[in-house]
Amino acid sequence: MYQPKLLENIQKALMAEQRQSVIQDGILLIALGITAIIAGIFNVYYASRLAQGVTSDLREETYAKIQSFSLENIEKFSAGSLTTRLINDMNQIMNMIMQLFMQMLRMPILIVGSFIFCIIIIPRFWWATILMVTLIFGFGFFVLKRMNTLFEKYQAKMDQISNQAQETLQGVRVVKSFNQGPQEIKKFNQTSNKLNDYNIVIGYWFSAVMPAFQLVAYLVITLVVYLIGQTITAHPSDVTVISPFVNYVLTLLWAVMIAGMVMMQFARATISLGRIDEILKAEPTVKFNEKASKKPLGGSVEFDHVSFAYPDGDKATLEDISFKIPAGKMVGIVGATGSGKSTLAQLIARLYDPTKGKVEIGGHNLRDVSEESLRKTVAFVLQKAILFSGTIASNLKQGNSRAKLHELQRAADMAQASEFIQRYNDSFDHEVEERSANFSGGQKQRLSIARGLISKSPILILDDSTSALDAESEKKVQEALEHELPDTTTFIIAEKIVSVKNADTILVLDEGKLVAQGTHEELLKTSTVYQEIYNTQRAKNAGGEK
Ligand SMILES: Nc1ncnc2c1ncn2[C@@H]1O[C@H](COP(=O)(O)OP(=O)(O)OP(=O)(O)O)[C@@H](O)[C@H]1O
Repeated sequence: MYQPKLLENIQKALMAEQRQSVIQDGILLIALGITAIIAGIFNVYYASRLAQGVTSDLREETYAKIQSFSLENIEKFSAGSLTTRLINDMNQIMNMIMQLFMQMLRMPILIVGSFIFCIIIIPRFWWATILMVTLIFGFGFFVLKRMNTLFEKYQAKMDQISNQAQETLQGVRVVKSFNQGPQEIKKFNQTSNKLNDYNIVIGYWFSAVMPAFQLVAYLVITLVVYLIGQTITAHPSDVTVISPFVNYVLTLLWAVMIAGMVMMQFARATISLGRIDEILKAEPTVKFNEKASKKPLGGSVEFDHVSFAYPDGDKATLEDISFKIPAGKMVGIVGATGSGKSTLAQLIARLYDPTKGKVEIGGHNLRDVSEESLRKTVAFVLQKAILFSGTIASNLKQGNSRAKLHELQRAADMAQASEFIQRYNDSFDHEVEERSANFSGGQKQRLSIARGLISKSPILILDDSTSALDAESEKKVQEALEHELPDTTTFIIAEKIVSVKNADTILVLDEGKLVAQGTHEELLKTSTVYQEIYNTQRAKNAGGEK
């Protein structure tokens, strides 16, 4: 800040031939320069450490919050948007914090300081300085407001593009096998072009701002130099003023431009902060009672007049369902596709809460239990087998992190997975690649069944989990469940009646209603819906055998 003023002093001292003053101010000038360099290095170092540290804490806190979300919360935000927020928005916030500590303290000092020095150096033309500052600030605020709206639109498009990319990459097999590549590219390009349009408009504004600021500053400089020229005979010492004045005007201009850019960065980051805040403020729609006991709840399951509608669904998916299952029973759930079988199972695992009625496990209303006790009680093998990158063992141990090798082996035996695991040299240490691409559908199902079994939970839900298994393996899995887990309450959701024929009781769902309950033999006599499903499947099988 003080350097141009020192230059002016040196010029004056040179003209007055004051050698001592020239040397003194010269040394001061060099010392100031060196101090600025050292301070600059420390500034960047600490600003980036601080920005990284704060962002990393915030990212971890946000991620932990997402983990506490129910399925409803996640579906509401969408997985793509949550990913963009964790990566893109966090980067914006990190940049903002860096800029805050690198520029935001310095720029106001430079702006106010240069402004004061411009007036001190040549007080006669104070109005020119004020005119320049007014024009620059006025234009700056106008641009900033416009940019803010553009950045909001840009961020929303960014979410959309990330959702699209995620969906297509996750379903890459479908995309390829249905030759959907060109359509997907077209869809992606449309969004990408829109994003590009916003970027171009933002670019136009950026490219207009700099020259406009410079034009104003140079006009003022020209005006002041012209006016000094007009009055130089009356004020001959003004010659030494021109150079520091130009310097201060340029410093002011530079500081305003940097501050403007930082403000734009702030505008972007404020939107990002808002998007992170939305996550942090969102209330998990399924809340557990963490003060309740952490012990397993027991094996009995009761639905008491349970109805359920998905948050975005217009009608109830389950209607007035009531049943009681004592501990240790094997329960089949059958019904046409879309009849609500998976939804019913999700209510047992409390992935959603019923809209009406209550679900009880071991006599405890699920709304009153702790998450730990529920997770210890219910093991859910999902319809779609999902494995995580790591090893076979690391995936199985998600069911029970303390499981020993012999327990892994036993679960793999029961799930009919041992045969293919033993074929690998590294057995349970065999790598699971990203998206478990190195396993077949049947192998993935067997491993996810094994993962469910390892937890030795009192309740096991198999949601259509044997659909990719051949009839022989499916039978063996069922026999193992029956003989080796006699105390476990097992829910088997199946398309094929043959998969649940031996169950102690079968629940028959039709369009969200529980239309019948009983053993296979009882239902064949009493339930027309069951008879229809059974006869259709038998006819299909007979047709297949011919
Ligand atoms: N996350 C969701 N949001 C909105 N509606 C959903 C959601 N999941 C399922 N549904 C709807 O709820 C109904 C029941 O679905 P559910 O998956 O429970 O049926 P299902 O009997 O298990 O079917 P399938 O045998 O085909 O797996 C369907 O009409 C489905 O469209």
